[in-house]
Amino acid sequence: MTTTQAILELNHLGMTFPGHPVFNDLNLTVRPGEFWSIVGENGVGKTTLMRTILHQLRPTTGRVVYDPSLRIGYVPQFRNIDADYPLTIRDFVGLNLTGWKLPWLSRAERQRVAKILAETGLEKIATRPIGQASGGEKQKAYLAQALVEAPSLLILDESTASLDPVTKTELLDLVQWLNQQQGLTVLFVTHDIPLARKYSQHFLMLTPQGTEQGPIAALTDEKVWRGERV
Ligand SMILES: Nc1ncnc2c1ncn2[C@@H]1O[C@H](COP(=O)(O)OP(=O)(O)OP(=O)(O)O)[C@@H](O)[C@H]1O
Repeated sequence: MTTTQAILELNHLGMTFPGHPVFNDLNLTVRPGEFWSIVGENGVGKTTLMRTILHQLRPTTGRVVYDPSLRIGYVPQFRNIDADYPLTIRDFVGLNLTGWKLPWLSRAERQRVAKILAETGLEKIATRPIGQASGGEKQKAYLAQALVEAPSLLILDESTASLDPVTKTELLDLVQWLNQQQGLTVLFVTHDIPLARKYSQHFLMLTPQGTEQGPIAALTDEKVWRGERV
């Protein structure tokens, strides 16, 4: 780490799929407690960048450097769950703790799941089969599943895109509360610029020409318009 306070640094990061450059010389320093929005037009490379940060993809050039204590929670884009999926919401939220082997949770782990279910507003429906939950409830369960391992960095990859405005606000209010009260660091991938402005302090904008970053107030309509139509 060149900056002692950073929990994540992207140094000269580049990614090229065969015959298809996605991003190049991308540099980013993320410090504890920061809330970043990652924006840019469809196909510009936001998910590829998140997968590189998660070490699911190896960058073509450059490096992803973590603070050794970093724990990442990932909430994907909404994925439906079959109506007959056998787990309750509570079991689904606890899956990451069990290494996906049920039902052997320790007392402390059960308490942790209960706390997260309460924080995410899922307590009352914890025994409902997750396949029968609404889309918003399922997405909250994905968030709860990511939070149960007490991450220091939460990545929301268009996780609110399919939600109605009220559920979106509920979910992001909770993330903001965790950000402000517990210092949770957040990377929020979104196409929703008003939401980015409402919740984040910084933006990283990917464009086919390169990246721009700065305080969220600098993400002007003109910049968004230019970035999405170049
Ligand atoms: N494994 C892969 N192999 C080859 N090309 C890929 C692979 N994964 C992604 N791509 C391509 O890389 C580009 C960036 O995709 P990515 O999903 O990162 O974009 P995005 O900004 O997240 O888009 P959206 O906003 O539509 O979700 C796209 O052109 C995509 O087709």
